Amino acid sequence: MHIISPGFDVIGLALSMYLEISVTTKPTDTTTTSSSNPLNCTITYSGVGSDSIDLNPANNLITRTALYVLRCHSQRTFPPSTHVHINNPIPLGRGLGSSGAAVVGGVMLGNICGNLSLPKSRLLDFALMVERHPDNVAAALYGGFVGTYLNELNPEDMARKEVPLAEVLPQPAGGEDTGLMPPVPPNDIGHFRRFDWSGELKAVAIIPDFEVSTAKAREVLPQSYSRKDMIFNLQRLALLTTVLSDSPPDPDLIYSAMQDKIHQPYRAGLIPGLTEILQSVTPKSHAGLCGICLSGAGPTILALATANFEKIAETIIARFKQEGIACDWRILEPAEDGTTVTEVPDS
Ligand SMILES: Nc1ncnc2c1ncn2[C@@H]1O[C@H](COP(=O)(O)OP(=O)(O)O)[C@@H](O)[C@H]1O
Ligand SMILES: N[C@@H](CCOP(=O)(O)O)C(=O)O
Repeated sequence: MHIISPGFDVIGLALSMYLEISVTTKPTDTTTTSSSNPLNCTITYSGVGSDSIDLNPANNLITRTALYVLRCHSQRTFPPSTHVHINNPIPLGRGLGSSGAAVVGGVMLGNICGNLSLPKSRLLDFALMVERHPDNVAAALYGGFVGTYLNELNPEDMARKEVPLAEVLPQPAGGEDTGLMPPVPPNDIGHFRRFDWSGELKAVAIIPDFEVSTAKAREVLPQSYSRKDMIFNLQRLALLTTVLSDSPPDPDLIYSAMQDKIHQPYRAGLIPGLTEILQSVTPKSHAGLCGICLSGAGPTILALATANFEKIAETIIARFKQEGIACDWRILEPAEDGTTVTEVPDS
């Protein structure tokens, strides 16, 4: 997925990179016993970041989120002999929403393993308890280009705006079950609407080979903003939600509606070359370019364009190279379907 400035924490775009989770409850490993595997779950993983993803189901973000959903429904473990295979092509810590996708995948996994039949609207509540960025999770769950908001929180919930997983799913070291009931999400925490997306616009993602953790990229943001900067963003955001559906797209209008003053300038210190890239790659310098922004919390750059995708990517890659940073790049399209479930009958 990802986010389009100036819609920080508000608008999200699901893009065509798909986290796949396969689950079977058939015995796949005869050496797995309930005593060595108290959560009844084994994980295998393929894709990016396989050296860093924790395959202990008590720690892995996907299975831990699934356990949160299960425990809120009085199911302490996965069904016997659950095997979860994760195939993840979404680079980690690059602002492409790997954690949002993992959390949404986790709530769906809990829904299926527990036979809970929760609707997506309720799964959104659970996902927002773990990752409180509605732009990310609503786009991953529902697909497409979405606008979102969270309910106003009471003072107690406000104090825990970034709800750590440890609080949502209490768990001592070692993963043994405390028997504690985690906090069940209130109903309808988040709200969203889908906007139309111009058929001509594609997203060129330029992905630097270093990570910026979302938590770190939020720590550098100020606690409050000037009225001038807030009005600057709100004025552009109001137009942006509509101009991205125009056919044909208007490059100058999109480019100016994608300017931001509330997150990108502050994150520039974490991403060498960011300010210059955002200022120098324009519809005038690159025909076909319509807009450019940080993807999520970065460091990925997202260029929205109708043509010249390779040329645009080459320019940005060359600028990062001057900073000693190598990049990968992809042409992505909106993913309209959101999270889907396919049942494969026993063979
Ligand atoms: N498929 C996955 N399985 C397990 N954990 C994941 C997965 N994808 C992401 N994560 C966790 O999320 C972290 C990245 O989250 P974050 O810093 O928010 O960056 P991003 O911009 O990629 O969402 C990873 O380091 C990992 O701990
Ligand atoms: N709106 C959030 C989005 C974070 O997304 P991620 O993919 O970087 O985790 C923000 O900009 O902090």
